[in-house]
Amino acid sequence: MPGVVDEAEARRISKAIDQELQRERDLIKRRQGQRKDVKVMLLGQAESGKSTLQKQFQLYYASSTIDRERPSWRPIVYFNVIKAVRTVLEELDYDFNNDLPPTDDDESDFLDPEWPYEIATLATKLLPLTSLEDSLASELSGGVTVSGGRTGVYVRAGWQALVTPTRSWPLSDIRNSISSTRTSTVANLAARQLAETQYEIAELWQHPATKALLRTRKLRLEESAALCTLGVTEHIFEIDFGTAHYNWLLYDVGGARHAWVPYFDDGITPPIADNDAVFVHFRVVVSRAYPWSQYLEEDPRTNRIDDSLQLFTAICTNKLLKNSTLVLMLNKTDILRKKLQAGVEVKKYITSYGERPNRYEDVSEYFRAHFAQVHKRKGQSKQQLYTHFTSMLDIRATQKIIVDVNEAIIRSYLGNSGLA
Ligand SMILES: Nc1nc2c(ncn2[C@@H]2O[C@H](COP(=O)(O)OP(=O)(O)OP(=O)(O)O)[C@@H](O)[C@H]2O)c(=O)[nH]1
Ligand SMILES: [Mg+2]
Repeated sequence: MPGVVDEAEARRISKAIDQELQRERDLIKRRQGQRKDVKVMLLGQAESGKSTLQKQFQLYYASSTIDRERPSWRPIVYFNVIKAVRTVLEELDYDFNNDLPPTDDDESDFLDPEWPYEIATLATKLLPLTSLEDSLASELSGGVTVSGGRTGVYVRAGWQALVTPTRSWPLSDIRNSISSTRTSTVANLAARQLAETQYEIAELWQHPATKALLRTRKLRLEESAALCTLGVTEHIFEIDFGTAHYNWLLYDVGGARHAWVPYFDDGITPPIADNDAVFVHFRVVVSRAYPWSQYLEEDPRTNRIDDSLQLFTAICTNKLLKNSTLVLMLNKTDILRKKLQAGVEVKKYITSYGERPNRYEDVSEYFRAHFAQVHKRKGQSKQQLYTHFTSMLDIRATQKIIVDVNEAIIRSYLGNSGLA
């Protein structure tokens, strides 16, 4: 009869659908079951390159996700340019007001009496741009105020959603109070101001006073560009080594180290299990403490190696990390090389460096030996240590290290868990 449901047929179809669904569920379960979780934490000094390494991971293992994120980085680039412009103007103003000679080089630069006037004129023209720095920073930070004033932008988990309102980003701690419309308004304003002041920015950059400033301080602007991670962000990659499949859970921990050293008790830092790996990042740059303006009198006590070794000791002795693989990344070697080439003398900052040659090979060996000694003395018996000197700007070299290190982590993982 037409219109009458053949009950037997309906039951058969329904059963077939159920079976199909069950098959899919089983398949997913089996796949998940085959993938073992490996947790990898990125710890270390603030500004040492942890998030940059995370990006390199992403680029290597999941490059399509990078493309999706690309537009969200635009405001960060704006911010860094604006901050650099403001920093140069502020430093020049400080020098002019304190009647400092622009150079201590052999080169016979002299303070041109026109310079303060020229720079002040540029500063006025650039004011609509530089005045956007704080609001842009605040928007990018999701309203988090940065302690100690303008140190940089904090990247919270989910910040991309703040600057790209049309896309939802899969993280929950985004401050809903921030209006995304206003965010994009500030970013758009910054884009427009950058376009309008491009010639003034170029003029400032090429001005002999700026050149003298950068040369005298033997410093590089990118060292002052700060973009700190706040809290912990989690990134998951599926990594296959031969027939073994892993979920690689990468945790990028913000530089606020007292949050995780020594107890990991902040409730947000992921628990570390045996065999998990920890990348420990340091910058091997020798320099005086921030901010630039305080560089004028040299203070050998503020070098960062003591600080770094203390931090490394805390990690080596941490009970929770007793069975972890430690990967020590001594990063920013490109800056170290440039500084040495520019004639910066290590012994001025690290008294115990003594009369060793001021060459990259000797300096890096000096650092390596100090860290190795800490690990030898304080490291726990099952804690493996791999040490790498890195420049994260060298993508190919960094990715080779990532692959090598990951294989080593997997080997120790298999070894320790008796699965080899
Ligand atoms: N020249 C140079 N710059 C680097 C290198 N690695 C990272 N950077 C830059 O240094 C800055 C800080 O790097 P991040 O990766 O944000 O540092 P972080 O360790 O995540 O910092 P926090 O989130 O504050 O803990 C960024 O501007 C990077 O582009 C490197 O090897 N060489
Ligand atoms: Mg970071």
